[in-house]
Amino acid sequence: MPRSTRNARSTVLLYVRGARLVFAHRPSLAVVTLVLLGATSLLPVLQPWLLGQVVDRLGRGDVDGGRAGTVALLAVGYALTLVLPALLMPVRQSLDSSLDAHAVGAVDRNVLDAGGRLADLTRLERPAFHDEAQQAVSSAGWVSRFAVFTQQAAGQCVTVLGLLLLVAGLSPWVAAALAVTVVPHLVAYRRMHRRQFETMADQSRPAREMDYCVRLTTSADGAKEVRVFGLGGWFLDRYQRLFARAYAEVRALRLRSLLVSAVCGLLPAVTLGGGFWYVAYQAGAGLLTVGAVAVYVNAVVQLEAGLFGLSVSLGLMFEVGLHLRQLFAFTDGASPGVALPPAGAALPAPARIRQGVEFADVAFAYPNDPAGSRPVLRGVNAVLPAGTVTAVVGDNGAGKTTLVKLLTRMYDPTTGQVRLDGRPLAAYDLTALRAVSGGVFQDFARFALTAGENIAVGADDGTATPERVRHAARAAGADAVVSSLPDGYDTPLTRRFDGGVDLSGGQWQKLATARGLLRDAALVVLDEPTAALDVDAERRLFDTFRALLAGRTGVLVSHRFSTVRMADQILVLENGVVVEAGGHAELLALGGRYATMFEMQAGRYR
Ligand SMILES: Nc1ncnc2c1ncn2[C@@H]1O[C@H](COP(=O)(O)OP(=O)(O)OP(=O)(O)O)[C@@H](O)[C@H]1O
Repeated sequence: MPRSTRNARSTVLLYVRGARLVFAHRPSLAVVTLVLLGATSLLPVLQPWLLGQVVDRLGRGDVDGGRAGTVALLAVGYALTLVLPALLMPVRQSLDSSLDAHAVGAVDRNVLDAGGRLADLTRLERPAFHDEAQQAVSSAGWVSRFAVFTQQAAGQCVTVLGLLLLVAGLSPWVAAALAVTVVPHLVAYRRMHRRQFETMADQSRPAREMDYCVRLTTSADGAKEVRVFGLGGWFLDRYQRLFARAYAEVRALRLRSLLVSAVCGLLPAVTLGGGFWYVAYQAGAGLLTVGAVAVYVNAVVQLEAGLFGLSVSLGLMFEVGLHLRQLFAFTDGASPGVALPPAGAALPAPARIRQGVEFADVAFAYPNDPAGSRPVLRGVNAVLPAGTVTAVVGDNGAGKTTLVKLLTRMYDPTTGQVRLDGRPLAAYDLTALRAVSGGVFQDFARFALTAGENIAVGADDGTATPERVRHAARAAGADAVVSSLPDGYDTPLTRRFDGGVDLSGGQWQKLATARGLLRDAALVVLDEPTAALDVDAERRLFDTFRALLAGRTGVLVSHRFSTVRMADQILVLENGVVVEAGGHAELLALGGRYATMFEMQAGRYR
């Protein structure tokens, strides 16, 4: 198939897919709009035709008897072509906004669904992904206008074609000349819209930075430091510099589009004027009737607006096409970065781990590391026996959280394997594996939901009954936090909405722990679960942890040796390698890295 045919085919398929996306939820609305569109777009064609009929009949003196009745009927028809658009305009506007609202919903659902399919962090932690996401979100605005732009362009096409046919009846040459004048307009608008689209893509990074400046000075994130260090002005300056640079590009684009509109708009206007001279000349020579001149004059007015409107609409449709392509590229590309087992061959996740988890010669480098493929883990070999808790300790940046990320399949190892009950982790069904994993993470989420919901979202399989939520809260020491809230479990935990309250760091951590312990997980990951807890809370959690983790396989990452001590086994990670492994007493007796770290921490309290 030739390339041009392939391109045309893919463009048609793209628009069909766009139409399916935005019309799928309200096909009836689309049909009503289409019928209305057909009726209204033919009115500007009927108008000059009816005028020509009236003028010709009056010129022939058809003013008595039945012929007068026909003239009157034609005149009423003409009047209706003026009145109907005014009557139908509000109906169309209301239908347009309905279509628009449904389209916004459809596009948002598509983006949300794509986000949900990103089952790991491989794409999410790439800076380019955030540019793509920003572009997809701004494309969503354009795509949601797809329905309105499509019907505008279709309506204008019908009107302009009808008017050209009408003019062709008077002079095919004038009609052909008018049709040709649209071409430079279309080409120029197409180029302009492409440029506009590219500018928007280029500006996604500065736009994200500008958005960050605005959010930082107006949101609660970093609010204290922004104020204490007086960073408001600093971020304002930064914003202004970014804005000035972005605006200069937009202004250049706007000036160019002004020039294009002025030049391209002249061409049809000159042709229409020349056409009038020609038609009048023909009428003077007795080759056309006065009615024909009236038809032309009326058609010219409609055509001038129609040709301009059509160029604008087709240009907009072209840009919508670019945005559709961008949006679909983003949503189609939203697939997991980790390897998935072939369909039907995935192993079911075990309800309880039988043998254990093994890290076999695991090495890992972040694919997005700006410093190059620097290995964060280098040949990690370790066994996490089933039904036991393994603690991982080490200096900042040693690779502890990275190890957890591999265990929870946020990434796949660069080389080596993580095995569960002797089988590679990658051979298991990912969703099922996630369903039997739980835990609390270092950067745990603070959902703007109620206290109860903040815990209940830990089990999305319908098992989060109020009793289980309460039980998990008690186990994590979060029950006292909840009972101090004005509406208990129904209290919204956010200052964003009325009636909401915020919690302290430690209180949030208790809630996150309750959430992490809610589901009956086979594998529990606890990444710094006590970092924000007071001594008493830590001790109580320590007491319940053993009971909570009974029968489960746990991994605990912590800098607090008081927490680490409860583990059955401790791994000491240094520069991405396990340098020591054993029980607390055993490692102390060894007198190595663990003993030094423990002594340093314990010594501070003596
Ligand atoms: N998404 C990422 N992309 C690139 N490099 C990363 C990413 N996350 C972490 N790193 C790097 O990997 C190394 C190990 O980080 P990791 O978070 O695993 O350390 P850690 O042992 O958990 O540290 P800490 O005790 O401070 O929490 C660090 O040098 C860090 O800069």
